Amino acid sequence: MTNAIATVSLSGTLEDKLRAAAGAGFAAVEIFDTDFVASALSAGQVRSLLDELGLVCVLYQPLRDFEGMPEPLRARAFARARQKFETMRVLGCDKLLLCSNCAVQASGDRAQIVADFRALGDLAAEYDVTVGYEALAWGRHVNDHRQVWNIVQTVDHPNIGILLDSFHSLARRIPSASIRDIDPAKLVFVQLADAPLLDMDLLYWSRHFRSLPGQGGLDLTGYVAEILRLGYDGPLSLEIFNDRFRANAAGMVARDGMRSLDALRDAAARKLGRTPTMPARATIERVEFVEFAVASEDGDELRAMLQGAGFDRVGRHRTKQVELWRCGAANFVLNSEDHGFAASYRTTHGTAICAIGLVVSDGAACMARARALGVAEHESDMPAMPALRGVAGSLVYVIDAVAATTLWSDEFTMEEPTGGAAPDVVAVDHLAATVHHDEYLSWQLYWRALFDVQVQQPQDVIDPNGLVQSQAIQNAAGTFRITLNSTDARNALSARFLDQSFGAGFQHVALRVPDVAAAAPLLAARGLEPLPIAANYHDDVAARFGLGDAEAATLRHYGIMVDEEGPGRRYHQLYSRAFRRTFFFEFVDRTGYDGYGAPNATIRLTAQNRFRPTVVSD
Ligand SMILES: O=C(O)c1ccc(O)c(O)c1
Ligand SMILES: [Mg+2]
Repeated sequence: MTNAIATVSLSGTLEDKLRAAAGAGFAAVEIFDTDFVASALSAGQVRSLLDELGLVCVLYQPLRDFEGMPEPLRARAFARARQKFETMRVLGCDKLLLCSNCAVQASGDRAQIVADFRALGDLAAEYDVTVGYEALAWGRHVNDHRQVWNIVQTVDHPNIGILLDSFHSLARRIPSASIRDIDPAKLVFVQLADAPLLDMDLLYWSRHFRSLPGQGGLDLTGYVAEILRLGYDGPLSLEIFNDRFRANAAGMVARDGMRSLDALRDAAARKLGRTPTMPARATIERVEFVEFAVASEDGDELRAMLQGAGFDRVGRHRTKQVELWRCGAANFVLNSEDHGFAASYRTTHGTAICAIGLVVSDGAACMARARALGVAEHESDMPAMPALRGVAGSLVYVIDAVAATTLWSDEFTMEEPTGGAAPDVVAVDHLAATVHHDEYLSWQLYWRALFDVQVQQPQDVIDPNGLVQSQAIQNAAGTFRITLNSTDARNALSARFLDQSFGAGFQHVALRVPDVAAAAPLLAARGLEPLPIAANYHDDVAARFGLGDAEAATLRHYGIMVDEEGPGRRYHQLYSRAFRRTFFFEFVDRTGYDGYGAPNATIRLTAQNRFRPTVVSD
């Protein structure tokens, strides 16, 4: 049972692709025909490189527009097949992918298709090659793996079998249970790709939006479970046509590819009731703390902002330059140490959120799963709290539910809060991270592979200066929520955040209160600087949601935004101004509401945009 990856999934030259695959631990690759044809390396040189890298080419792909062709195209198709077999002999590859014909000249005549495959099988036998027939979802006459299976049975040739590709099957919503009809001895190869659930032309969807398993919305677990149930023990191979991956570092995609396959095998084994290959995805109970790396010159300003946001200092670390600030259930750790992780994070990013602490139900199991998935561990100097590398080099501290009970009293000298009345923060509602466009899918995989979380439908958010994509990830209980945001619009606020803080990271922390309208006057009394929201917005929502006069006046007065998912299912949001244009806070309440106020995001971004410094452009 090997993991494999197709060269088309990775950026660069054929050589770059092979090196990236080997570097990520793959021992098997598919070579994509165009990658080879365009390469300056001869088949012999590619073979030497494969050997040097410890790789085997387990599939050559694809041979196109073959079956059902009229002469003289039929003769040429056979000549092409023979030429590919010659190449494969040198590459040491014994499986060829043939995808269903898309050509206008192709005949759907079944007798001719069967005859062509029998003749191709005889030719393949001369080269000891097995041909896997794949139904492209947009094939002219054959576009469903059930049709392919039917043809393969009729052809009944030892060198002709079926090749399954999850994208083609799942994009057409073909039930995965249909895989049970396939004879595993005839299942030549399996290609896997996920994709976001988009309603678009199949070819365009496939060529641009495929993603790694665990980055999209297709049921790969169900698909692979059916394949493994058959007894298939050949490679599971990633064939990902994706615009971002074509531009991304090949090493990152290859490493993520390995992670996605390992996580998928584990999920499929669990679905089949077989022995899992690693501990289960970790259950996150809550965000226990958010840690800020604080530059000494920023300390007073940050403390004043926290005071305004309802926080009080409640502890000082016994030995370190670290303070604990608290508002209800939310803990903020202010780290001003000169050495250690926070200090080095601060050197790169300035005053910023450098870590989060998550309480998980089983800390040791979570760390073991991270290890199995190749997630880097950070050498923590706190044995009770190991850490994983997280978004953009920030850390995720993994706190076992048992250790969490004495976390603060062990390390901190506690003191009484002195700041007066504060809102009743019941939880860190969510964290919003801004990530580089290149890494957007990578961070989705990270959260989904490690933790027991689900995704919501991706959102497009309109910033006044460009489109921002946003993906919410949350646990079933709603006690852990994070949004990942990315853009390739250079002037959008999130792009400017990346510049401003020299890299991706958490940009805002949302704090949940029972009632934002009740929290607002307390925050005002403490001096919170709210983000001013346009009067036009409040005119609109008063009408849209049928707000009473008093309610509308309160929202308007405090700059509170509102959204509704259905009658009585409300969400309120109150934003602070940003600290040095890098991070900000939000107070929210939820009544039967599961989203993140997406319709308000444009209003908020436009409001924040009013505060951006004037840039003199040439
Ligand atoms: O988009 C294509 O042409 C194409 C080619 C080969 C495949 O295996 C595939 O799934 C798609
Ligand atoms: Mg394919």
